[in-house]
Amino acid sequence: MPSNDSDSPMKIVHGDAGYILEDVPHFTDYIPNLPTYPNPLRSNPAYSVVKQYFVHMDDTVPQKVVVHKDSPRGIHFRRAGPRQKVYFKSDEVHACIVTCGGLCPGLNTVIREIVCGLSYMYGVNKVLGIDGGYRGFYSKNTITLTPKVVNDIHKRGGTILGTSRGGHDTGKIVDSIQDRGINQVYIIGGDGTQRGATVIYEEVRRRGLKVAIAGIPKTIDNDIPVIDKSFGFDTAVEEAQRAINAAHVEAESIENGIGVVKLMGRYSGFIAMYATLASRDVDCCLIPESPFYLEGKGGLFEFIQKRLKENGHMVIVIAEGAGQDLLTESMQAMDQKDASGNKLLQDVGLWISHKIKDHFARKDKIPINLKYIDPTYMIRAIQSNASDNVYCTLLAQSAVHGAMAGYTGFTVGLVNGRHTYIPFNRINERQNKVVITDRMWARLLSSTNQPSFLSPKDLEEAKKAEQPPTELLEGNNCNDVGDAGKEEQPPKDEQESGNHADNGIKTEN
Ligand SMILES: Nc1ncnc2c1ncn2[C@@H]1O[C@H](COP(=O)(O)OP(=O)(O)O)[C@@H](O)[C@H]1O
Ligand SMILES: O=P(O)(O)OC[C@H]1O[C@](O)(COP(=O)(O)O)[C@@H](O)[C@@H]1O
Ligand SMILES: [Mg+2]
Repeated sequence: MPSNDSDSPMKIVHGDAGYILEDVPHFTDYIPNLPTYPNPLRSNPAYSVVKQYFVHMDDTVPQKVVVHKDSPRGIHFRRAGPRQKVYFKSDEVHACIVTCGGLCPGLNTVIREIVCGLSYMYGVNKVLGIDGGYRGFYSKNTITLTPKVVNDIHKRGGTILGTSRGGHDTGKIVDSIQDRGINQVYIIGGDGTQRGATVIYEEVRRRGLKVAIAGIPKTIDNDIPVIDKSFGFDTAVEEAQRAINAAHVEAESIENGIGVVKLMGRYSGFIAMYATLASRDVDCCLIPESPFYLEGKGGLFEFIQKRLKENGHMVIVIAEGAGQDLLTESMQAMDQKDASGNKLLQDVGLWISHKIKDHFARKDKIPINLKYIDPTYMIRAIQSNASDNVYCTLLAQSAVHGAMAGYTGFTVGLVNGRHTYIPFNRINERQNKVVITDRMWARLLSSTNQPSFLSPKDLEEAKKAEQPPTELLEGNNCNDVGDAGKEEQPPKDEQESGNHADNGIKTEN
């Protein structure tokens, strides 16, 4: 059972055969005798024809879908979607939306769909935009949001509301919510933002306010746990292909050409891993989770030399958080943080490019031609692609349904292809990382045919530090053609640890 040191204990319901529901808070947990109203969707012609449109209140979604015949049913989350009864009258709702942290493709789509969802599904017309992240609650004017105002914002990158790091003053934020009479708060942001949303929810609850706090997880890094993937990630992987392609064209057009592409990923290398797997032009992918070394036998320089001899060119993709220990060793140690407390990284792309150039400039080495491409902010600033747009729409609508139904203190998220309400504590308890002892990283290594750069000692440490399997793609739910229809026979140690992470992309079912 997850530990929980926050002020509000997690609601956990136990059922038969090891069934566990990690439930989300509801107004009725702390406000007695609240009136309810029939969901206005009942009389909405678009929905009234849909069979079983309302989600059954006992519907839950399992976190693990790969099970053995005698394994316990495990953790479940409440299924997202409209409920028969709502806890707000349409004209009573005063909603606000805030975006925090770094940019990510799809932010504007989520904003748009919250505004349109509230208006078209629930007849809510009072929606405010908070300007410039959390600090905007108390230091800036608000922006009125209507379906007309947000009509074509999904065609733009960034966020029309602005964003920021730092500036989270819980007391001032909740005062502002209370003073403005806001009763639904939609908070779009990454791990830091969701931690901020947790303390806002706790303060709102302490004050006994009927204010729904709903989180929509955002991060291009895809480092939010539990959920299948975060919005904008697909777009980022797709856009990264352009940079990788350019690096490949440059590299193969010149003798001993090397293209180096840096991609985002402060603590986790998901974008680099997926962009590499998608591209097929990448010879080597370096991520924060997998240590590597430059000199000597089995090191990066030796591999580059070998690949250049074989192919005459090569492409290296490096995630921005990779090799930070090597940088700190060779450059002056820098321990700076941004306003939110995130570690500020040194430019590993530039550093590794210099290192490679210096190495191959030595007398006995082959002359190389290296081109370094840093598309990181260009990738982050684009509009979301079609599949992310659909995903953003469903996330936004789930958040609206949840808040209208009286749920609070929740994050919406896709779990095994189903939309769910996840308690904040679960989202905040750890960061999602590529597990290098998983099958997915092994697939990458066999696709690029690069060395793992791991010493037996590194491997031992990686195994010890092993996290719960990455949710992005597990077992039977993946559209991994190679495994389709095969009965899985995990190695003995996996059978014992119950670790069946597979990391194929999940399909909506
Ligand atoms: N532990 C925390 N408690 C309260 N607010 C936090 C916490 N961590 C981060 N925040 C706030 O969340 C916002 C976004 O955090 P940041 O880490 O910059 O981005 P992201 O949410 O994308 O991870 C910032 O305004 C920051 O002050
Ligand atoms: O926006 P900044 O301050 O330049 O920070 C860049 C960082 O933001 C990210 O794009 C996303 O991080 P968050 O999701 O935490 O905002 C990281 O990949 C990158 O390291
Ligand atoms: Mg973050």
